Amino acid sequence: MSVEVYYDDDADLGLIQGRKVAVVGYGSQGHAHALSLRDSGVDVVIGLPEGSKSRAKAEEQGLRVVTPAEAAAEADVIMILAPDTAQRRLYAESIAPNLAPGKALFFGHGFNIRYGLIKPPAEVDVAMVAPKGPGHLVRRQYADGKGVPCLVAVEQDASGNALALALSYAKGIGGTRAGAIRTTFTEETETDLFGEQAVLCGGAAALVQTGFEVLTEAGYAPEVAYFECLHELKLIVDLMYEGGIAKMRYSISDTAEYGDLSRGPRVIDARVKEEMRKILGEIRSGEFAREWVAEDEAGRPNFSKWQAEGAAHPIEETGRKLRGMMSWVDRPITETA
Ligand SMILES: NC(=O)C1=CN([C@@H]2O[C@H](COP(=O)(O)OP(=O)(O)OC[C@H]3O[C@@H](n4cnc5c(N)ncnc54)[C@H](OP(=O)(O)O)[C@@H]3O)[C@@H](O)[C@H]2O)C=CC1
Ligand SMILES: CC[C@](O)(C(C)=O)C(=O)O
Ligand SMILES: [Mg+2]
Ligand SMILES: [Mg+2]
Repeated sequence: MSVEVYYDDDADLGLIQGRKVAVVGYGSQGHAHALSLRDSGVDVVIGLPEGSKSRAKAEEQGLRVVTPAEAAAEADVIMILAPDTAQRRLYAESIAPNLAPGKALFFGHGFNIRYGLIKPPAEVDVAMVAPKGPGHLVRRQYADGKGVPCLVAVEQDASGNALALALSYAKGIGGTRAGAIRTTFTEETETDLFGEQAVLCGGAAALVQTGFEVLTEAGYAPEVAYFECLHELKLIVDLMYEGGIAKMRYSISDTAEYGDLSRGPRVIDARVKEEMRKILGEIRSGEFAREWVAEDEAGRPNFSKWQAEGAAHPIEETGRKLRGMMSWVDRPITETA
């Protein structure tokens, strides 16, 4: 493998234990970082605006909560885990006035730095620790003595020690137990956006919904269609996760494997690949970022409409009924927040 991967032995937890860390935002990633850093012996303060819904949760979980500006003022390391669209204003109003030489500004995703929405002063370290998984899984893995692999990147190394500090932070949230891979803000941002749009979220959700629609529109029972197009996807993805596509193909029947090999490329064909290339182009040119920032500033009209349409899709109602019959679906990964 050509990438640099760092493990627990490559990281000095003492570095982050010697700093005060402000975790700004207490959602999916924020709660996971803050609780795991605290459990790793790090002095953590949470930054949340007055009136934030997340304040009560952080306080219930034993954390001290102040405003983002107060947190940034008292901390040496400021990890920004607010929504990407909120970060530019948050930075300008609350973080930038409280930065000073020797401080470090950390991110869980490179969006705002990659697209120039935040431009930190040269005297601070700018680094990223980006777990490659949802925050609730990051926390659960840490609590189970394991970790979710993460990406680490340094955009600005004012202290000369930014990578060591980022690795120390990654160790504090369990990331170096699994492995921390060195990357850049650009690579993390562009690949993360592409993955979530074309494959993991956008691609997978559209594939599942479309398969469900084709079966139900042809008269098959929604319950049966749900099992075939959504429920069993986890079982198939678990096999891929354990041993790649090869292990999945080893485990399924010959009939399924022949169908996979002969029909899969007809579903995901050259047109789909060309569309994926276009999506990547929009990410690299900044077109997607400009569109998303403008959508957010306009009050998210399309986002809200598409969200509502997704929630009203018949597959959701069928799924709610069927999951009630599945006693083993009893530990949702969102239970840590
Ligand atoms: N979700 C994930 O698993 C992953 C996320 N990331 C990145 O992590 C970052 C955080 O994302 P995610 O955890 O999903 O975010 P969430 O939407 O889950 O949580 C955002 C948190 O920030 C708070 N918040 C909202 N506005 C502000 C503000 N102006 N100032 C301070 N806090 C604010 C919210 O409080 P309130 O309750 O009041 O809304 C909430 O606590 C993003 O950069 C994202 O790209 C990276 C990898 C995976
Ligand atoms: C796949 C979605 C993600 O990129 C993630 C959990 O890694 C996100 O931004 O939430
Ligand atoms: Mg991601
Ligand atoms: Mg993402």
